[in-house]
Amino acid sequence: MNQTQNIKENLQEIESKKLMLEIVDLKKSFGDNHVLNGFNLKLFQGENLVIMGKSGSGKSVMIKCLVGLMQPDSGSIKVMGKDITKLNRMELDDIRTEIGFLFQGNALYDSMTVRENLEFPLRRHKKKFGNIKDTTPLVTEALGSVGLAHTINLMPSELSGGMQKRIALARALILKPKIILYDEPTSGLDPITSKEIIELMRRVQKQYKTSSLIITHDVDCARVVSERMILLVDGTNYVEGTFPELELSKDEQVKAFFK
Ligand SMILES: Nc1ncnc2c1ncn2[C@@H]1O[C@H](COP(=O)(O)OP(=O)(O)OP(=O)(O)O)[C@@H](O)[C@H]1O
Repeated sequence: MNQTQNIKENLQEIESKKLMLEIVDLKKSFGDNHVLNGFNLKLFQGENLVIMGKSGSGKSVMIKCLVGLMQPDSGSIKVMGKDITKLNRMELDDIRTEIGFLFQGNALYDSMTVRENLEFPLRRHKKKFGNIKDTTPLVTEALGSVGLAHTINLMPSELSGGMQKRIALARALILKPKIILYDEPTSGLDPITSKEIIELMRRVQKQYKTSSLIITHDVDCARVVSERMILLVDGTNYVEGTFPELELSKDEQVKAFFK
Protein backbone atom coordinates (compact mmCIF):
# COMPACT_ATOMS: atom_id res chain seq x y z
CA MET A 1 0.00 0.00 0.00
CA ASN A 2 1.42 3.44 -0.88
CA GLN A 3 1.59 6.36 1.56
CA THR A 4 -1.38 8.27 0.02
CA GLN A 5 -3.64 5.20 0.31
CA ASN A 6 -2.47 4.72 3.87
CA ILE A 7 -3.26 8.34 4.83
CA LYS A 8 -6.71 8.13 3.15
CA GLU A 9 -7.58 4.95 5.03
CA ASN A 10 -6.43 6.48 8.33
CA LEU A 11 -8.58 9.57 7.70
CA GLN A 12 -11.60 7.45 6.80
CA GLU A 13 -11.15 5.49 10.02
CA ILE A 14 -10.90 8.69 12.09
CA GLU A 15 -13.93 10.31 10.45
CA SER A 16 -16.09 7.26 11.08
CA LYS A 17 -15.61 7.89 14.82
CA LYS A 18 -17.61 10.05 17.20
CA LEU A 19 -17.43 13.81 16.87
CA MET A 20 -16.04 15.17 20.17
CA LEU A 21 -15.77 18.83 19.29
CA GLU A 22 -17.18 20.84 16.44
CA ILE A 23 -16.65 24.52 15.70
CA VAL A 24 -18.77 25.98 12.91
CA ASP A 25 -18.26 29.39 11.28
CA LEU A 26 -16.76 31.03 14.38
CA LYS A 27 -16.42 34.80 14.15
CA LYS A 28 -14.89 37.26 16.57
CA SER A 29 -13.86 40.87 16.00
CA PHE A 30 -12.47 43.61 18.22
CA GLY A 31 -13.64 46.79 16.52
CA ASP A 32 -12.12 46.70 13.02
CA ASN A 33 -9.82 43.85 13.94
CA HIS A 34 -11.58 40.80 12.47
CA VAL A 35 -9.68 38.07 14.27
CA LEU A 36 -11.78 34.97 13.53
CA ASN A 37 -13.52 35.07 10.17
CA GLY A 38 -15.49 31.84 10.02
CA PHE A 39 -13.20 29.27 11.60
CA ASN A 40 -14.28 25.61 11.47
CA LEU A 41 -12.99 22.44 13.01
CA LYS A 42 -14.01 18.88 13.76
CA LEU A 43 -12.22 16.83 16.37
CA PHE A 44 -12.97 13.11 16.22
CA GLN A 45 -12.70 10.55 18.99
CA GLY A 46 -9.17 9.43 19.69
CA GLU A 47 -7.37 11.82 17.36
CA ASN A 48 -4.81 14.55 17.90
CA LEU A 49 -5.61 17.63 15.84
CA VAL A 50 -2.89 20.28 15.58
CA ILE A 51 -3.69 23.92 14.86
CA MET A 52 -0.83 26.03 13.58
CA GLY A 53 -1.07 29.75 13.00
CA LYS A 54 1.26 32.74 13.03
CA SER A 55 1.49 34.93 16.09
CA GLY A 56 -1.65 37.05 16.31
CA SER A 57 -3.67 34.78 14.02
CA GLY A 58 -6.36 34.22 16.67
CA LYS A 59 -5.40 30.90 18.28
CA SER A 60 -5.77 32.21 21.85
CA VAL A 61 -9.05 33.94 20.99
CA MET A 62 -10.32 30.61 19.61
CA ILE A 63 -9.26 28.76 22.80
CA LYS A 64 -10.91 31.41 25.00
CA CYS A 65 -14.16 31.05 23.05
CA LEU A 66 -13.84 27.29 23.35
CA VAL A 67 -13.51 27.31 27.14
CA GLY A 68 -16.23 29.92 27.59
CA LEU A 69 -13.91 32.74 28.68
CA MET A 70 -14.89 34.82 25.66
CA GLN A 71 -18.18 35.06 23.81
CA PRO A 72 -17.86 34.75 20.02
CA ASP A 73 -19.79 37.20 17.80
CA SER A 74 -21.34 34.28 15.92
CA GLY A 75 -20.90 30.62 15.16
CA SER A 76 -21.31 27.49 17.24
CA ILE A 77 -19.00 25.44 19.43
CA LYS A 78 -20.29 21.99 20.22
CA VAL A 79 -18.56 19.86 22.83
CA MET A 80 -19.87 16.30 22.57
CA GLY A 81 -23.01 17.62 20.90
CA LYS A 82 -23.72 20.51 23.34
CA ASP A 83 -23.37 24.09 22.09
CA ILE A 84 -21.33 25.74 24.83
CA THR A 85 -22.23 29.25 23.67
CA LYS A 86 -25.78 28.48 24.83
CA LEU A 87 -25.08 26.80 28.19
CA ASN A 88 -25.62 28.39 31.59
CA ARG A 89 -22.79 28.57 34.16
CA MET A 90 -23.58 25.27 35.82
CA GLU A 91 -23.92 23.37 32.54
CA LEU A 92 -20.66 24.93 31.36
CA ASP A 93 -18.95 23.82 34.56
CA ASP A 94 -20.15 20.24 34.02
CA ILE A 95 -18.91 20.10 30.44
CA ARG A 96 -15.56 21.56 31.56
CA THR A 97 -14.90 18.38 33.56
CA GLU A 98 -14.74 16.57 30.21
CA ILE A 99 -12.02 18.93 28.97
CA GLY A 100 -8.50 18.99 30.37
CA PHE A 101 -6.37 22.06 29.72
CA LEU A 102 -2.65 22.40 29.55
CA PHE A 103 -1.92 26.11 29.38
CA GLN A 104 1.38 27.70 28.40
CA GLY A 105 2.23 28.86 31.91
CA ASN A 106 1.29 25.53 33.61
CA ALA A 107 -0.73 27.54 36.16
CA LEU A 108 0.25 25.39 39.14
CA TYR A 109 -0.47 26.90 42.54
CA ASP A 110 2.94 27.83 43.99
CA SER A 111 1.77 27.68 47.60
CA MET A 112 0.38 24.14 47.26
CA THR A 113 2.22 20.82 47.15
CA VAL A 114 1.98 18.63 44.05
CA ARG A 115 -0.64 16.51 45.84
CA GLU A 116 -2.74 19.57 46.72
CA ASN A 117 -2.48 20.87 43.15
CA LEU A 118 -3.85 17.59 41.87
CA GLU A 119 -6.58 17.42 44.52
CA PHE A 120 -7.83 20.88 43.56
CA PRO A 121 -9.89 19.84 40.50
CA LEU A 122 -11.33 16.87 42.45
CA ARG A 123 -12.65 19.28 45.10
CA ARG A 124 -13.89 21.79 42.55
CA HIS A 125 -15.79 19.26 40.47
CA LYS A 126 -17.28 16.99 43.14
CA LYS A 127 -20.20 16.12 40.91
CA LYS A 128 -18.09 13.98 38.58
CA PHE A 129 -16.64 11.54 41.16
CA GLY A 130 -18.71 12.37 44.23
CA ASN A 131 -17.17 13.09 47.63
CA ILE A 132 -13.88 11.21 47.55
CA LYS A 133 -12.62 10.32 51.03
CA ASP A 134 -9.18 9.15 49.97
CA THR A 135 -7.78 10.98 46.97
CA THR A 136 -4.45 9.11 47.10
CA PRO A 137 -5.26 6.42 44.49
CA LEU A 138 -6.40 9.02 41.92
CA VAL A 139 -3.47 11.36 42.64
CA THR A 140 -0.97 8.49 42.46
CA GLU A 141 -2.47 7.16 39.22
CA ALA A 142 -2.35 10.58 37.52
CA LEU A 143 1.21 11.25 38.74
CA GLY A 144 2.27 7.76 37.69
CA SER A 145 0.97 8.31 34.16
CA VAL A 146 3.39 11.25 33.77
CA GLY A 147 6.22 9.37 35.50
CA LEU A 148 6.36 11.61 38.58
CA ALA A 149 4.78 9.61 41.42
CA HIS A 150 7.79 10.43 43.65
CA THR A 151 7.11 14.19 43.57
CA ILE A 152 3.78 13.97 45.44
CA ASN A 153 4.93 15.96 48.49
CA LEU A 154 7.16 18.47 46.71
CA MET A 155 6.39 22.13 46.01
CA PRO A 156 6.25 23.34 42.37
CA SER A 157 9.33 25.52 43.00
CA GLU A 158 11.34 22.34 43.66
CA LEU A 159 10.60 21.03 40.14
CA SER A 160 12.14 21.82 36.74
CA GLY A 161 10.04 23.52 34.02
CA GLY A 162 9.53 20.19 32.24
CA MET A 163 8.44 18.49 35.46
CA GLN A 164 6.00 21.31 36.20
CA LYS A 165 4.52 20.83 32.74
CA ARG A 166 4.07 17.12 33.43
CA ILE A 167 2.44 17.86 36.80
CA ALA A 168 0.09 20.29 35.05
CA LEU A 169 -0.77 17.50 32.62
CA ALA A 170 -1.37 15.08 35.52
CA ARG A 171 -3.70 17.66 37.06
CA ALA A 172 -5.59 17.87 33.77
CA LEU A 173 -5.81 14.07 33.60
CA ILE A 174 -7.07 13.48 37.14
CA LEU A 175 -10.65 14.24 36.10
CA LYS A 176 -10.31 11.68 33.28
CA PRO A 177 -11.31 14.16 30.58
CA LYS A 178 -12.38 13.00 27.13
CA ILE A 179 -10.77 16.00 25.43
CA ILE A 180 -7.44 17.70 26.14
CA LEU A 181 -6.51 21.19 24.94
CA TYR A 182 -2.81 21.82 24.73
CA ASP A 183 -1.76 25.45 24.29
CA GLU A 184 1.87 25.56 23.11
CA PRO A 185 2.86 22.46 25.13
CA THR A 186 6.57 22.71 24.28
CA SER A 187 7.10 26.47 24.43
CA GLY A 188 9.92 27.56 26.70
CA LEU A 189 11.31 24.03 27.02
CA ASP A 190 14.74 22.83 25.86
CA PRO A 191 14.79 20.32 22.96
CA ILE A 192 15.26 17.23 25.15
CA THR A 193 12.45 18.19 27.55
CA SER A 194 10.23 19.09 24.57
CA LYS A 195 10.81 15.60 23.17
CA GLU A 196 9.81 14.07 26.51
CA ILE A 197 6.58 16.09 26.59
CA ILE A 198 5.79 15.18 22.98
CA GLU A 199 6.27 11.46 23.73
CA LEU A 200 4.15 11.84 26.85
CA MET A 201 1.32 13.38 24.81
CA ARG A 202 1.25 10.27 22.61
CA ARG A 203 1.31 8.00 25.67
CA VAL A 204 -1.55 9.89 27.30
CA GLN A 205 -3.59 9.62 24.07
CA LYS A 206 -3.21 5.82 24.17
CA GLN A 207 -3.65 5.32 27.92
CA TYR A 208 -6.60 7.68 28.46
CA LYS A 209 -8.07 7.35 24.94
CA THR A 210 -8.37 11.13 24.75
CA SER A 211 -9.02 13.37 21.77
CA SER A 212 -6.74 16.40 21.73
CA LEU A 213 -6.60 19.83 20.20
CA ILE A 214 -3.03 21.06 20.14
CA ILE A 215 -2.01 24.63 19.42
CA THR A 216 1.66 24.77 18.55
CA HIS A 217 4.38 26.49 16.55
CA ASP A 218 6.64 23.50 17.06
CA VAL A 219 7.01 21.56 13.79
CA ASP A 220 8.59 18.56 15.54
CA CYS A 221 5.67 18.41 17.95
CA ALA A 222 3.17 18.57 15.06
CA ARG A 223 5.06 15.85 13.18
CA VAL A 224 5.02 13.41 16.08
CA VAL A 225 1.63 14.02 17.68
CA SER A 226 -0.78 14.95 14.89
CA GLU A 227 -3.19 12.75 13.02
CA ARG A 228 -4.45 15.85 11.21
CA MET A 229 -3.54 19.53 11.07
CA ILE A 230 -5.27 22.83 10.33
CA LEU A 231 -3.31 25.92 9.33
CA LEU A 232 -5.03 29.07 10.53
CA VAL A 233 -4.47 32.17 8.36
CA ASP A 234 -6.42 35.42 8.62
CA GLY A 235 -8.84 33.88 11.09
CA THR A 236 -9.93 31.03 8.89
CA ASN A 237 -8.88 27.52 7.86
CA TYR A 238 -6.25 28.04 5.19
CA VAL A 239 -5.56 24.38 4.65
CA GLU A 240 -6.14 21.05 6.39
CA GLY A 241 -4.46 17.69 6.06
CA THR A 242 -1.99 15.28 7.55
CA PHE A 243 1.55 16.37 8.40
CA PRO A 244 3.11 14.53 5.42
CA GLU A 245 0.54 16.07 3.05
CA LEU A 246 1.09 19.63 4.29
CA GLU A 247 4.86 19.28 4.53
CA LEU A 248 4.97 18.46 0.82
CA SER A 249 2.76 21.42 -0.18
CA LYS A 250 4.10 23.80 -2.82
CA ASP A 251 2.00 26.69 -1.48
CA GLU A 252 4.33 29.43 -0.17
CA GLN A 253 2.12 30.23 2.85
CA VAL A 254 2.04 26.56 3.83
CA LYS A 255 5.78 26.12 3.25
CA ALA A 256 6.43 29.05 5.61
CA PHE A 257 5.04 27.01 8.52
CA PHE A 258 7.54 24.22 7.99
CA LYS A 259 10.72 26.31 7.72
N1 LIG B 1 -9.43 41.11 24.63
C1 LIG B 1 -8.98 41.59 23.46
N2 LIG B 1 -9.29 42.85 23.08
C2 LIG B 1 -8.87 43.34 21.90
N3 LIG B 1 -8.13 42.66 21.00
C3 LIG B 1 -7.79 41.40 21.32
C4 LIG B 1 -8.20 40.80 22.56
N4 LIG B 1 -7.71 39.53 22.61
C5 LIG B 1 -7.03 39.35 21.45
N5 LIG B 1 -7.07 40.46 20.68
C6 LIG B 1 -6.47 40.60 19.34
O1 LIG B 1 -6.78 39.43 18.59
C7 LIG B 1 -5.69 39.11 17.71
C8 LIG B 1 -5.35 37.65 17.88
O2 LIG B 1 -4.77 37.46 19.18
P1 LIG B 1 -4.42 36.01 19.76
O3 LIG B 1 -3.89 36.24 21.13
O4 LIG B 1 -5.58 35.11 19.60
O5 LIG B 1 -3.24 35.53 18.80
P2 LIG B 1 -2.44 34.15 18.81
O6 LIG B 1 -2.63 33.51 17.47
O7 LIG B 1 -2.81 33.36 20.01
O8 LIG B 1 -0.93 34.67 18.95
P3 LIG B 1 0.34 34.02 19.70
O9 LIG B 1 0.80 32.88 18.85
O10 LIG B 1 1.34 35.14 19.67
O11 LIG B 1 -0.07 33.64 21.09
C9 LIG B 1 -4.56 40.10 18.02
O12 LIG B 1 -4.60 41.11 17.04
C10 LIG B 1 -4.95 40.64 19.38
O13 LIG B 1 -4.50 41.98 19.51
